[in-house]
Amino acid sequence: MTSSQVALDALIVGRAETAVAGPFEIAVKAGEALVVTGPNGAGKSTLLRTLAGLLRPVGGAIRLNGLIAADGEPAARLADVAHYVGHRHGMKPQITIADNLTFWARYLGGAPGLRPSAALAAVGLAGIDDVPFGYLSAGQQRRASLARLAVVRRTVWILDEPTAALDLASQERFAGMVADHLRTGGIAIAATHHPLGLDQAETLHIPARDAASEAAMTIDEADLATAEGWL
Ligand SMILES: Nc1ncnc2c1ncn2[C@@H]1O[C@H](COP(=O)(O)OP(=O)(O)OP(=O)(O)O)[C@@H](O)[C@H]1O
Repeated sequence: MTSSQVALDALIVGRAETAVAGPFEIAVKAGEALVVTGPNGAGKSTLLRTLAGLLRPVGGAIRLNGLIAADGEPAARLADVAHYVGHRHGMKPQITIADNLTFWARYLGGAPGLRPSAALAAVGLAGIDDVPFGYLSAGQQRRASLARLAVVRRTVWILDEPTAALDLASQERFAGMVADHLRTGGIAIAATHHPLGLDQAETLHIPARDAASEAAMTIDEADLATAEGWL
C-alpha cells in the first residue's frame, strides 16, 4: 500500500457539461491527507462527489496508482476503494444503527473492519446499537454515519464537512480516527473548516466563482426532481 496514490490530472469538475472548478493537478499518496478549502459555492462538494464517482468529470482524469480493489485487482475507479461521506448521512431513520452499519458493510464488501458495535464505540456511541437511527440527535447521527468508515476497510476516505455537527470532544475523537487511518497507509481527502488534526496536510484551495459563471450554471434536472420530491 505504500506506493499507492490518487492523482488529479487536469481534472475539471462540474454539472453536466458546465465546468464549476478546476483544472486540478495534484497527487495524494498513502499516508497523506488533502484538505479542500474555499468559500461557499466554490465547488468543494462538486469535486468530492466527482472523486466518489457520483458525477462525471467535465475534463481531465482521476488516475490511480497501486490501489487494489476488493477482488485483488488494481482498482479501476476511485469509488471502488473509497469511502464517501457526504452531507447526507446515508442511513435509514427507521432501522437500527447496527442494521444500517451492517447494510453498509455488506454493500461495500471487501476487507472487513470493525463489527458495528466496535465501530460505534470508536465514535463514542457504544451501547446504542439497537436504537433507530432517526432517534439520534444531529451530532449523534453524524457520528453514527462516520462509523461507516470503520466497518469496512477502504484506503481512501472522501469526506465532505465530516465534523460539521460535532462537539469538540467528538471532533477530536474523529481527528484521531483520521490520524490512525493515515498512519496505516490510508489517504484522506476532506473539505473541512475544522482543523481535524491535519496540520501537515496539503491544501487544495478553490477560489470563489465569479457571478457570470454562477449565472451560466444549467439546472441539473435529476437533482431538481430529487429536491422537489423531498420538498
Ligand atoms: N445540482 C446542481 N445543478 C447545478 N448546479 C449545481 C448543483 N449543485 C450545486 N451546483 C452549483 O455548483 C457550484 C458549486 O457548488 P458546491 O456545492 O460544489 O460548492 P461548495 O464549495 O461545496 O460550497 P459549500 O461550502 O457551500 O458547501 C455552485 O455554484 C452551485 O450552485
